[in-house]
Amino acid sequence: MLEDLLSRLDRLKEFLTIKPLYYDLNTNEFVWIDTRQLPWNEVYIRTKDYNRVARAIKDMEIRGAPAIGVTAAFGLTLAAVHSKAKRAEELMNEIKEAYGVLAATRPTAYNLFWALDRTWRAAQRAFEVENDADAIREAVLREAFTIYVEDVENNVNMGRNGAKLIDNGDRIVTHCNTGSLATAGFGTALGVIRYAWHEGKSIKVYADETRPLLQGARLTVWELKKDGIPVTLIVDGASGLLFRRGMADLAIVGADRITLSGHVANKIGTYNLALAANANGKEFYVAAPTSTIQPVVGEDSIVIEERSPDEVKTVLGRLTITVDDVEAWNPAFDITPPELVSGIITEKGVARRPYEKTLKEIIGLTE
Ligand SMILES: CSC[C@H]1O[C@H](OP(=O)(O)O)[C@H](O)[C@@H]1O
Repeated sequence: MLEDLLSRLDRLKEFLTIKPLYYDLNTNEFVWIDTRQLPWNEVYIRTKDYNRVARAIKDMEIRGAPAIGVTAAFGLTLAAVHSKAKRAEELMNEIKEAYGVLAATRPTAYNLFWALDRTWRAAQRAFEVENDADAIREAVLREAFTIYVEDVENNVNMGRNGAKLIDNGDRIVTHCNTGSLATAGFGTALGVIRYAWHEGKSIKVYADETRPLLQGARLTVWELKKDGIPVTLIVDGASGLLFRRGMADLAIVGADRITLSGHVANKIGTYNLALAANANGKEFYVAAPTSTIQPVVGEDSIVIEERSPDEVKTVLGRLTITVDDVEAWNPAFDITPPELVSGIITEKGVARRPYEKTLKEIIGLTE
């Protein structure tokens, strides 16, 4: 049933140096690396319970927009495959319940809703055509596995498209983690950097530590060191000086949601990095699969997740760094306006301003 997808995945294995998550077809379990324990411990967790998958997204064991989407699709798969329902309608009700649980995990990454909708539609098609519970189970598994394989394929194509924008000797600033650990494998912005490196371009990376959860210090540095790519860790506030002193040539970041007008939601601190790059005449690129693009204009549809103030008041919950009774505000994302975005790198090509025209062309939305 999945032989074609397994063969496509096998052709990608050179790019899957880090396998952050996967579906175990022998045990019908979903398996993932707990990114909260990196870089100290590489711990894989496996489950048959979609509620456990939802908790992994909410608690950021699994994080990164494309990874969240793929994970949610496999969450629906677990609900379908392990359901005891015999009647198709009963099974559809159980899948719908799982959809609601997974959709409520985190509000910003568009990939989550895109993947849930796509997988739900596959279940609906099987329900309407075959009205058979096992056919629905097979359809859901196949759709989730397709989303998984496509994500890796898209990342490699995005890497190829974006690497054309990188010159030999470039010094690249990046924010948060956009590598294998944020996707089904290879990465988005880090995939572009990986691809340029493997093409033989001599580059170096400045990785923003990315307060408060330090995805840059913990995950991006760990990934780049594993690949042997030169990386220097900086605090988030250092990128302005880096650009002003001429020590960096461009910035490449990921995205959690992009609208057709080119408004980009990404990890908090991204807007500041965009301002620093633009203020010093340097390019600021965003790399994301088209599954991150929400087909609406403007920024009103973008919900910025606000997480616990404790994440700001501590270092990873271990060391309190401020006065106990101080208020803290912890938006997990910010929004970069299109006028600061030099280009949006996708698996289908690089979109330039005016984004409402070029992004519609890239996602196949005709006027
Ligand atoms: C490949 S996009 C990853 C994207 O997701 C991150 O957010 P989080 O770690 O909270 O899931 C960050 O915004 C990255 O750019």
